[in-house]
Amino acid sequence: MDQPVNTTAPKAPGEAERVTPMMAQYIEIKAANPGSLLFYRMGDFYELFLEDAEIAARALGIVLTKRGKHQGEDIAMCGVPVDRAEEYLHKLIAAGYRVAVCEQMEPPAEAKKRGPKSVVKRDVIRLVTPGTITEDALLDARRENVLASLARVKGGSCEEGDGYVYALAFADISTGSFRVAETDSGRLAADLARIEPAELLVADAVYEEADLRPLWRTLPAVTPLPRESFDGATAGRRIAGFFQVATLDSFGAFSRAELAAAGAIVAYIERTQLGARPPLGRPQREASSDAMIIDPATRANLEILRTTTGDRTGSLWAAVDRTVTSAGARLLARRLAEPLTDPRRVADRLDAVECLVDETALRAQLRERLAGVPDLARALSRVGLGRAGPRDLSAIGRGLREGMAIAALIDAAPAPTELVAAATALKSVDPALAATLTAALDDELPLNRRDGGFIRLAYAEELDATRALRDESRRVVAALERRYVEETGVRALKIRHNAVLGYFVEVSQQNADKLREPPFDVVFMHRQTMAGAMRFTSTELAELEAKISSAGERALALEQIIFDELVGAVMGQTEAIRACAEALAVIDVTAGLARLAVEERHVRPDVDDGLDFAIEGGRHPVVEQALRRDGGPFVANECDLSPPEGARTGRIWLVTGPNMAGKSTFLRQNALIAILAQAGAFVPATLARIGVVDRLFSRVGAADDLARGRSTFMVEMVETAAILNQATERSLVILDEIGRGTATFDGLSIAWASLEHLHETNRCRGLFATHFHELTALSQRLPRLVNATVKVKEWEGEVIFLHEVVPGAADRSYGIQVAKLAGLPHAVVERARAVLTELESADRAAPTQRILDDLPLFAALNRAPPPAAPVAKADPAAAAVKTALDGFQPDEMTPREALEALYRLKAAAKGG
Ligand SMILES: Nc1ncnc2c1ncn2[C@@H]1O[C@H](COP(=O)(O)OP(=O)(O)OP(=O)(O)O)[C@@H](O)[C@H]1O
Repeated sequence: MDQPVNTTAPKAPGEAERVTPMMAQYIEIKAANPGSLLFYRMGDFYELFLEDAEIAARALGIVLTKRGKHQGEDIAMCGVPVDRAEEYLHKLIAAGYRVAVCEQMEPPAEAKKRGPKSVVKRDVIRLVTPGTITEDALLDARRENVLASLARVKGGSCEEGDGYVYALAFADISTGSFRVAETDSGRLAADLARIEPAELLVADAVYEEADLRPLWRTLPAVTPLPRESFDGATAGRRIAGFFQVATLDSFGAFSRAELAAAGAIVAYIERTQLGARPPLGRPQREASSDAMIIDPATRANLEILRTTTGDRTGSLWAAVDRTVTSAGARLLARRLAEPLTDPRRVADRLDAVECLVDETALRAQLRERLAGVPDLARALSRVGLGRAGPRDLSAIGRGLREGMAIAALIDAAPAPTELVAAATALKSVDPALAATLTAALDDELPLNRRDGGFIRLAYAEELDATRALRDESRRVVAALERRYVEETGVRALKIRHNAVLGYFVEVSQQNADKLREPPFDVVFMHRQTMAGAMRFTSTELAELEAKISSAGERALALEQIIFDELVGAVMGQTEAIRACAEALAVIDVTAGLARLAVEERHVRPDVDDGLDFAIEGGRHPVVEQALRRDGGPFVANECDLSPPEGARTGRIWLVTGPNMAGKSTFLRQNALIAILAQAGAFVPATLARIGVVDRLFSRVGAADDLARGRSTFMVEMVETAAILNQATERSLVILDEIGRGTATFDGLSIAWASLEHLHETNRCRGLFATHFHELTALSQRLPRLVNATVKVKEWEGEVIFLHEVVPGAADRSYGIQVAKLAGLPHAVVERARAVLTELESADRAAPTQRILDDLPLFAALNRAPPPAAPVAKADPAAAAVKTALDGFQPDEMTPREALEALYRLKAAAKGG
């Protein structure tokens, strides 16, 4: 590394090669923090140098300048003012960078004492990474900010898949939540999509794994760490150390992988926070079956937390969010992201919502109180990390006070378990803490503790006296002046102040002698003689001066001491305060969902262990609200996928209907109703009975995944394969137009075979929308397949969408009418009509030019015979098939007759 230059050396290097001591310090600190941009504190700025400066200037759109030379090259530099640093940090973190914040560890005067060339001591006090931010300015109030880690260990209890056991640990440092769960290679993507980490930690080797690389690209930030960070053997000790306990026994049993994952999080927090310990809760273990499994594609398709374009507006979350606190909004998002699978827990949540639906006055009172509740969890986290300001302490005080008032409201009502538990948590904090915080902290508060002036008058006597001295310095000096005038009889005596002498007594030359004679010569000491005036000081004045000048500093210091005491008092009740914050969020979510239910006429769903799925008067929560804004009514629809009489497993509805009729809306609304119900919310329907859904699958629409090098059709098939391989009897499968992305026959065949597989093998509940009307014939053979169609009316060549789902099958797609509605040029629409008429009549009149679209079944058979055993020459079944075939007149047949003929063929082939 470059050394500071020795300026006394006989042959000093030229300017070009000089490395200033400051630069040497910079380079050393930078080298110790690889992978981060270095914010190097210089006075009122954080400066960035060299490559960092170029990166930051580009990312932040700030000016890049030069500052001297390093090894002959200009040193690129840019800077951000300290008081606006958060704003810039936010941009850099959002752009995926990490930042090491390097502070001056001593005042410059201190450095000067060591010699004129000494550099101020500096050190990195914090690494800011996407998963470890805690400042409000850097965080989205309504979103959790999750730091996750993925551990992988060989073997273990779950030997399926690739022979590894995976575990995820995930913590939100800004609120203190900390959870761990085992997972496996098959559901890893679904779990990550549920957790939505802002940053994921993985071991180097796992990071390099070719199979997993595509998964990393779906995450905002992935940080590879050396293997030691995931060392299972030392993890237990590390976690115990973090939580300052001797053993983890009281934390419950964790698997090796879970320990490794949790250990890695703890190690990373310690590394990035450099010793500061955020008030994390103890890791809570989750069973993998606790939540409905929803894979990333399904989440995206159903637009649960955000739309496909990434916006919150238009998502299910936005449509059902009536919370009034950011903690409530975060909890609601979490609940929607992981609907429960235990009907009892669902019922507990629903009981609470129902109570607040009925108790209108209580709901209103709670919501009014909650609106004034600050973000307790995030304030608490900053307190724990030593980053709190007076406003954070005050927020905690206010939150606790409101919490007690809210608990009293609940106690006075006939509340169900979940609300009673929340009220109990609210009362678990010592009320003296809230009282102390209120008594200590002023109403108007500065942002930083260093600014002072936040402790209320009459809270601390010594502080009051000190402040009085500081503020009343003039009055005190004036009083002394009056006394000196009286005592000496010199009416022109003045006490003045200047920067050189500080405070002094000034009299005219004529009066000066009086002060130099007894008895005053022992009181006044001569300081300075001026033309016409003489200046003195006195012990009293010097003491007063010392007091006055230090009073400001002392008041500030006293405030810092009180601040630290208050922090200590808060930290003493971390667990209770966090419980209180969680309880407030639960009450907010519950009251919000109750309000939603009332506003939007949602009903309580009946969620049980069965396999029913019966919805009456079902609506799409997002489309319904959007239509209302446009003044249109939403047509409610029923859906019954419950097992039919005598069957053990549920039904599949095959939904046909013209384009734009509302098929996708219908499919999605039923999936969303399942999510809402199991999240513990009322649902947009008049009646809903749902046997818990273990996994929800949805394949809706098609989009390229160019990042992964997959075409539209490939994406469709990968997603369909996942569904056919994983759906169980308990699952709900929503398939919208599969097979659309390829040639008609291939598409139809795939849709056909998939539908059969879902019905026969997966035996799941499902909704299958298609434009392949041929599939409707399958309902004759598949007992649990029900045909449904979305009604339209034709009127003077136009199509009117009724959006009503009724039993039966559609006969045509009205594609051209929809194309016309979409504004296709008139000439194209007319031409299309002509071509369609031509094709339809050609189909009837000229069999050899058969238009394959309408007879895909036969075509599929002709092209690709089923992989049955080759027909032996002497096979009687083959002869029967041939005879039957000879009797067919394909050109005379309707699709329905053709299908029936096909069944006859199959029967003949079987020898039936
Ligand atoms: N139940 C309903 N009540 C009122 N309007 C509805 C309803 N369902 C759908 N719509 C309206 O119809 C539009 C089209 O619906 P949707 O996309 O579900 O049709 P689709 O049948 O899936 O069409 P395509 O086959 O072209 O994909 C929606 O944007 C919505 O505005």
